[in-house]
Amino acid sequence: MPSRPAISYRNVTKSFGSLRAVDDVSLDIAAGEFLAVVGGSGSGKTTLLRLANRLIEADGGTVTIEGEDVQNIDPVALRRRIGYVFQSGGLFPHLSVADNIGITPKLLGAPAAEIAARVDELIALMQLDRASHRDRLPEALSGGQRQRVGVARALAAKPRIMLMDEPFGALDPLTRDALGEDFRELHSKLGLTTVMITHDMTEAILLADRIAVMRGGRLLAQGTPAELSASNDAYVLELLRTPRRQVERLNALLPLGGAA
Ligand SMILES: Nc1ncnc2c1ncn2[C@@H]1O[C@H](COP(=O)(O)OP(=O)(O)OP(=O)(O)O)[C@@H](O)[C@H]1O
Repeated sequence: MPSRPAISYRNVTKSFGSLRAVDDVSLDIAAGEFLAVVGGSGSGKTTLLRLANRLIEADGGTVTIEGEDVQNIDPVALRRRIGYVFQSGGLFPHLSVADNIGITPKLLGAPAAEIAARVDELIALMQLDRASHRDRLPEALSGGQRQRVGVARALAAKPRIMLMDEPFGALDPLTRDALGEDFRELHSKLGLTTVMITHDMTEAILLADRIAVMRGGRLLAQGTPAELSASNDAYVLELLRTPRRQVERLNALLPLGGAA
């Protein structure tokens, strides 16, 4: 028997007024899987993600986490089980790096020495520099460093599931590549289940096991990149063609044997 999904959406719907932000979506995310959710602005990606940790409540359908209906889990307890990384990092500006990372264990009542040890462990895991970063405020960090702190904070309560809303979207391409690869490694090492929203199909193909494509609140397609390329949906095919088209344009513009 296949193991139960880490996250399961069954005919899930969410409207804001007359707008159906998520429209009858059914989707399973297997334990240990890395799923990328792609789609245009306003297609319902963030709403879909936040239905899983009850930052948004569904109007219809069921969302389950490790077999449990989220409606039966206290929202605060649920959010401890699920790490959440915001696009902007979402760090508390008045707290140091260490205090940002340690906030959840602190709220859970962990002893100070245990929190300090966990913070140091996460600083090392996210390849931040303990001596120079630990006591800094977020404003004194680069965008990439802030996102590393955001990931560390989301991991502090040792969640098995990570939800990431365009975590690397605002970064320069080199930092973005490095952070994406580092996180993919961490995902495997820690045995996480990850759902990551991205606008970038290249990032989705390079990092994820499977890709879900949203449009107008509907789940248009889901599958591995190879499975998606067999789709008969014109929008899905267009999204998949974009990375290759970019490579072809780059190949035409950059001389062979050059920096590429
Ligand atoms: N709290 C809200 N109140 C009213 N409308 C909302 C609310 N949250 C989202 N929406 C609308 O629901 C639709 C889906 O929004 P959502 O943020 O899920 O899309 P998205 O695919 O994540 O977009 P983006 O890529 O721009 O972040 C949009 O039309 C948005 O304006």
